[in-house]
Amino acid sequence: MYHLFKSIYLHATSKEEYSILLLGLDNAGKTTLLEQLKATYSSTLHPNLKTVPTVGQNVATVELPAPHSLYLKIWDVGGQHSLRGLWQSYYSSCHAIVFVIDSTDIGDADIVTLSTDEGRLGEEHGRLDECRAVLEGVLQSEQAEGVPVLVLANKQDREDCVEVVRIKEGLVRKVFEGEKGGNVRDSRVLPCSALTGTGVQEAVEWLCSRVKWNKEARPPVMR
Ligand SMILES: Nc1nc2c(ncn2[C@@H]2O[C@H](COP(=O)(O)OP(=O)(O)OP(=O)(O)O)[C@@H](O)[C@H]2O)c(=O)[nH]1
Ligand SMILES: [Mg+2]
Repeated sequence: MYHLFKSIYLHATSKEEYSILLLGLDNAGKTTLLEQLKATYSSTLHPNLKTVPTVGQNVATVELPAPHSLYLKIWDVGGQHSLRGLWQSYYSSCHAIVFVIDSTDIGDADIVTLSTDEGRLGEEHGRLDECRAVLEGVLQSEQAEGVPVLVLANKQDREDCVEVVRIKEGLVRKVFEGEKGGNVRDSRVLPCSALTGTGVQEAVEWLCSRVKWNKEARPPVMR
């Protein structure tokens, strides 16, 4: 009887916890996003927006109120080239991936034209190729198969940013639908500014709905 009551009590008082993995090139804004997320779901914290390049990882757990009533454990890992090999050790235990893109560092020309060979000649296209290759690498990882992927077009507060629709059509759609896009999976592209917080709650809403939807394939941890 004691065990029955204990399990009923635990069931009534515990909440689901889902792990979210923040990936993307160095300088994309992952740590800034983590700081913004911590502050958004805390009544006391102010975001620390003076970040330094991450060597290793940062992790934080945020508690989402009703109607979600769950925890998100958010892993922010370094995006520098030499650190990307560490990403794969996080894949098997994550419930969703957020791929953060610096919308000011993928070319200032028409990104859709840039995806054709003619469009590339003589144009300044920032780190578009690197970003595409890294995103393809994530999608091809077997351990991350089927995990929902949210692509965030970050730094939308800056005047020199490429707008989200162009990032979606010119970069993300091509990667997902290309031969290196892996299997069909749940994905979305959203605009945001990790610095100002714009779009952060919309990103969380999408993540919550998708991790719950995928919970039979990747069950949450009860906490
Ligand atoms: N204007 C603007 N700047 C941003 C935004 N997000 C991040 N930044 C700036 O971009 C720089 C890099 O941000 P980080 O959050 O440290 O980048 P990161 O992705 O964690 O980089 P690594 O740790 O090296 O992988 C910082 O100077 C941030 O202030 C944004 O939404 N808008
Ligand atoms: Mg960082």
